[in-house]
Amino acid sequence: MGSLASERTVVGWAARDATGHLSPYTYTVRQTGSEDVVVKVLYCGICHTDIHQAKNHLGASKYPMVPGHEVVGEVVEVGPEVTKHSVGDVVGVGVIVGCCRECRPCKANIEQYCNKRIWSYNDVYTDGRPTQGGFASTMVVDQKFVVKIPAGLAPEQAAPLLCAGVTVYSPLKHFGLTAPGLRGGILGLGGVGHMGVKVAKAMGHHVTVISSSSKKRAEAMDHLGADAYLVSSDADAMAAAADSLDYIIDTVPVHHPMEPYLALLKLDGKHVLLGVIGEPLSFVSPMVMLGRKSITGSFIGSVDEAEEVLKFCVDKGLTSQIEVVKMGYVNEALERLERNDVRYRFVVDVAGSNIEEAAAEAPSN
Ligand SMILES: NC(=O)C1=CN([C@@H]2O[C@H](COP(=O)(O)OP(=O)(O)OC[C@H]3O[C@@H](n4cnc5c(N)ncnc54)[C@H](OP(=O)(O)O)[C@@H]3O)[C@@H](O)[C@H]2O)C=CC1
Ligand SMILES: O=C/C=C/c1ccc(O)c(O)c1
Ligand SMILES: [Zn+2]
Ligand SMILES: [Zn+2]
Repeated sequence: MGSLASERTVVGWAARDATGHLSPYTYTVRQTGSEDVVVKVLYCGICHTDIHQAKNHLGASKYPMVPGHEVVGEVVEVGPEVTKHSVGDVVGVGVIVGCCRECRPCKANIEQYCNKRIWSYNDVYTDGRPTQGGFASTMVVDQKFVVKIPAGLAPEQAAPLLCAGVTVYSPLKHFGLTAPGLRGGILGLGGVGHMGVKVAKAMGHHVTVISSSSKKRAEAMDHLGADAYLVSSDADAMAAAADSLDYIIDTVPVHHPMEPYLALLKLDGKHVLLGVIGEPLSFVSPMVMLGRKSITGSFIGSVDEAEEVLKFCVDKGLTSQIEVVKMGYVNEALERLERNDVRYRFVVDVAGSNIEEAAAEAPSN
């Protein structure tokens, strides 16, 4: 361990099949390349995408799979050409760990849209090895995809910003939805949605949460600072809110009708799809024509935007609302996330879970 010449043994928690159940898994990662940063994982958030991937909702999952893409860790080694980071830095890693660097998105520093992007897990790295994510003792990551966690943010608080936070920040910026006074809707108040409320409020927007139940009403209004709360099955309240929103950030992770939400948008309103849904969504064309509305989507954010959202949160005093758990609780946490029972993001205390020692004592896999 620790030598530039030797392979590095890592313990992670992997899904072995589409049950999505995670258990300890020992594997090796590449030698530290010249531009690689070796990250000792401290914390890793649990995103709903981890469920989609671990349970093969998209039909492309490969096992064993160590999920986790909201990673905060400490730099323990750097390759000789690394200039961005030093040993001891607290850093973050998100969804993407590689790109071609030559295509239009790469040249425009929106490398998340590179068609040759390499995902932080359930993908294959340039050396032919499977990529494995942050529910693990260590990750080796090219410096380009490693961001510094600014002073003033606790590492466990920073973890959800690396996916949930940047995923809402990026479309608000890209679609010109940052001006104070805009009226925004956040559809689905989970990990991504709660960051949507916080970021949009910090931009000075009037924020309406649109939820499947009234269970989160008090928390949304009193703790997250939402201005209004709609239950999507309340037809009268939905009708009263028609034609009132400049945008909707849609984080629902399952198939849902579009028309009740399109009706909430004003002229030129934008419906931004963020949820990963493998079935066709539908609407009739007048729903968008008679109001020049747009239905669009957005995928995480760039490395630059990840750095920006981290700074934005420090500057605005924003934190994520998290429940910190140990790795031994990860399967319960995944089940609770799937049944919509978390306020609002689980973060696994990886370093505090002694996963290497626990795996050494367990029967080998
Ligand atoms: N585009 C991108 O780059 C990214 C996409 N994602 C995707 O966004 C989606 C949301 O992720 P995340 O916020 O982590 O997920 P969460 O599970 O934390 O939140 C989803 C929310 O959607 C609402 N919801 C409505 N119906 C359901 C249902 N049947 N099951 C579960 N939730 C439901 C719930 O809010 P309520 O109780 O208010 O109804 C729930 O809290 C996922 O599909 C994820 O893969 C995530 C990150 C980045
Ligand atoms: O959570 C981050 C990843 C989101 C994501 C978006 C689209 C897609 O096809 C995925 O597999 C994941
Ligand atoms: Zn995510
Ligand atoms: Zn590219």
